[in-house]
Amino acid sequence: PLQVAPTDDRRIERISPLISPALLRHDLPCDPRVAETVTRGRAAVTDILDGDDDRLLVVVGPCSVHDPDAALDYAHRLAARAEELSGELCVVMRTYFEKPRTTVGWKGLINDPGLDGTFDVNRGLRTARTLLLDISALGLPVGCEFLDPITPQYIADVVTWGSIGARTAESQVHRQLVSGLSMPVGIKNATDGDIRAAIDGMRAAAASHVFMGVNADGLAGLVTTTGNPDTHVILRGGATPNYSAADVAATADGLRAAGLPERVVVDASHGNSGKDHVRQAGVVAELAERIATGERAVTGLMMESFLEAGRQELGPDMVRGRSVTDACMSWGTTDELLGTLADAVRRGRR
Ligand SMILES: C[C@@H](OP(=O)(O)O)C(=O)O
Ligand SMILES: [Mn+2]
Repeated sequence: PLQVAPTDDRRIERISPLISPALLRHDLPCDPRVAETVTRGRAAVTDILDGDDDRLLVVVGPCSVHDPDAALDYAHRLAARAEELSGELCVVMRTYFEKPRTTVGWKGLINDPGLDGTFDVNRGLRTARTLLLDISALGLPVGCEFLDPITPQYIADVVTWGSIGARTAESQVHRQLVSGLSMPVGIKNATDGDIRAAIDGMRAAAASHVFMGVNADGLAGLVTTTGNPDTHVILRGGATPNYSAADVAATADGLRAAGLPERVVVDASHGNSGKDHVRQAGVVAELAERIATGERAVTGLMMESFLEAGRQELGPDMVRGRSVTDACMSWGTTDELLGTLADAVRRGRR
């Protein structure tokens, strides 16, 4: 005879208590100083994307945050440099807490803050929000990739610029999410280099959507969004790089054909440099030269950068300030390239 057992939760081991967004935000509020940084940063990014501000958007920082102290150390250096170059560059620090893995691996500081498979997400959320508040309090805007659809409820009020990664650019869940986010959002092209995913993503995200989510108390809720027009493409390469002047022009053509603003941010890392931090510096230098000689479609750059160059595996004897995911340029190299980019903006203005 057929054994009829319960049909639900056949592969759920357990569901554990999780802090609610309201409680975390009550414990770690967004104070006026932080709110001012976020508001000013979001307006600046939107003005740059709309062509009302001729500065260059530069989203720069580690591929992932695994050590909040080292990330804050980096933020102090970047905040000072960003202030010096604020006439030419609008700098946003990459503070990525959620890592999309091609298969399996460490998924970021929110999912596993102990870097040890203990998955203390309550601690991860608290650590991530604390770091976002501390960096923003320096006057330095922050940017995150959004991956898990309920993460924004915990941190988005402190985020100036968001991104949707190459692996989720085609996901309806993520396009719906963007349509309700309060900040400008960049959408990466697909991992094979297809820019259609990003352009269609912008169009989907610009529309109003109704979908199931969770409210501030963590209860299921029906979310209705207004649509987010503050989006842009991020060219991050694919099987081959896609940052050439021809690629940028083709992307601008695709945007224009879709009735979208022709604004492109180039990610100098990932598929555009083969995740090689030395090649990444070369990509940035080439883009700076093109910006200096009048290429207008490139309104921003993304660079993966940390204190120490390269990458390392997670483990007991890690070097402080070195990425545990994609290879990053060192702070020294980044500091120089920020100066090069500011010079390029000045030259492009003449
Ligand atoms: C996740 C990665 O981006 P992509 O989605 O382009 O691989 C990154 O920005 O670190
Ligand atoms: Mn990366």
